[in-house]
Amino acid sequence: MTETILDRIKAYKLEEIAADKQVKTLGDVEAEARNAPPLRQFAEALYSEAREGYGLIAEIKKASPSKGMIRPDFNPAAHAQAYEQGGAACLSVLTDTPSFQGAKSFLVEARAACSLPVLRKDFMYDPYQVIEARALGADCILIIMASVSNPQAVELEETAIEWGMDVLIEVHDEAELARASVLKSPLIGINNRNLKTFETSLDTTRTLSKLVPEDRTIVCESGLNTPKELAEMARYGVRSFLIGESLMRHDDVAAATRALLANPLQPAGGM
Ligand SMILES: O=P(O)(O)OC[C@@H](O)[C@@H](O)c1c[nH]c2ccccc12
Repeated sequence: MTETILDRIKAYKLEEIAADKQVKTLGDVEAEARNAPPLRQFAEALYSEAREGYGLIAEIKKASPSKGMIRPDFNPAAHAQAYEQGGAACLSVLTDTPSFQGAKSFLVEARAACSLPVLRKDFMYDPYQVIEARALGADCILIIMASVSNPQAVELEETAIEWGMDVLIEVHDEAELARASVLKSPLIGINNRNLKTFETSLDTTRTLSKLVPEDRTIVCESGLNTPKELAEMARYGVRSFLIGESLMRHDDVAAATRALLANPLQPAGGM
C-alpha cells in the first residue's frame, strides 16, 4: 500500500503526542482544561448566522503543504479581529506545525483577541489532544474520518462532549460519510480537497451534500473563493463554509470577509 500524506502526518503526530505527554501528563492537561476560558457556543454561532446569511468558519492559516507560505506577515490576533469585523461566525486555527506552520499559541492569541468561538484545526488521534484543545481555549475539535478508525472517532467525540466542546466531522467520500453518520455531532464537514492530489473540486460537495441526513448541518470546506461559489453551494442547501487561503491572501482580511458574505442567497424555505 502506498503511503499517503495522512499516513505521514499520523506518524509524526503520534511521536509528538508521546513527547508532549512526557512534558505534561494527562492530569496536568485536565487541570489546565478545567481552568480554561469559558466555552463559546460554536455550533450555535454557526446556525444563527447561516439562518439568514452564511455561517463562516474563517481559518487562520499561515501556510499549507500544497501552497507553501500563504501569509508572510502572519499575526493571529490581528487576523482574528479582522475576521470578526468582517462577519465570520467562528474561527478555525491551525495548530499543526510540520505541515501548516501552525502553533498551539496561535489559537490562544487568536481567541483572546476576539469573541468568536474557535475550532482547533489539527489531526486528532488521542483524547489527550482533545483535552489539550480545551486547555488552549478551543470550543470545537475536528475529527477527520479519513485518518481515524470508527472506535477512535467515537472516543474522540465522547471526550469532546464530556468537555462541552462541539465536533466537526470531516468527510471526503460516501464511505466516510456513512461512517460519520453513526457519530452524534450534527456538524458534517465536506472537504473538497482530494488528499492524494491536493486539488479541490466543489463537485465533492455537489455529490455528497445530497446524501447527508436532513438533521445534520453541512460545512463546505476548502477551495472556496467567490460569492458566486458560495451562492451555488447554497442552492444545494449548504449555508456554512470553512475558508482559509482565499481570505488570508488579502491585505485587508476584514474587507475581503465582508465582501464574501455581503449578498447571501436567500434561503428558500426558511432553512
Ligand atoms: O484554505 P482553504 O482552501 O479555504 O481550506 C480551508 C480548510 O478547509 C482546510 O485548511 C482544511 C480542511 N480540512 C483540513 C484538515 C487538516 C488541515 C487543513 C484542512
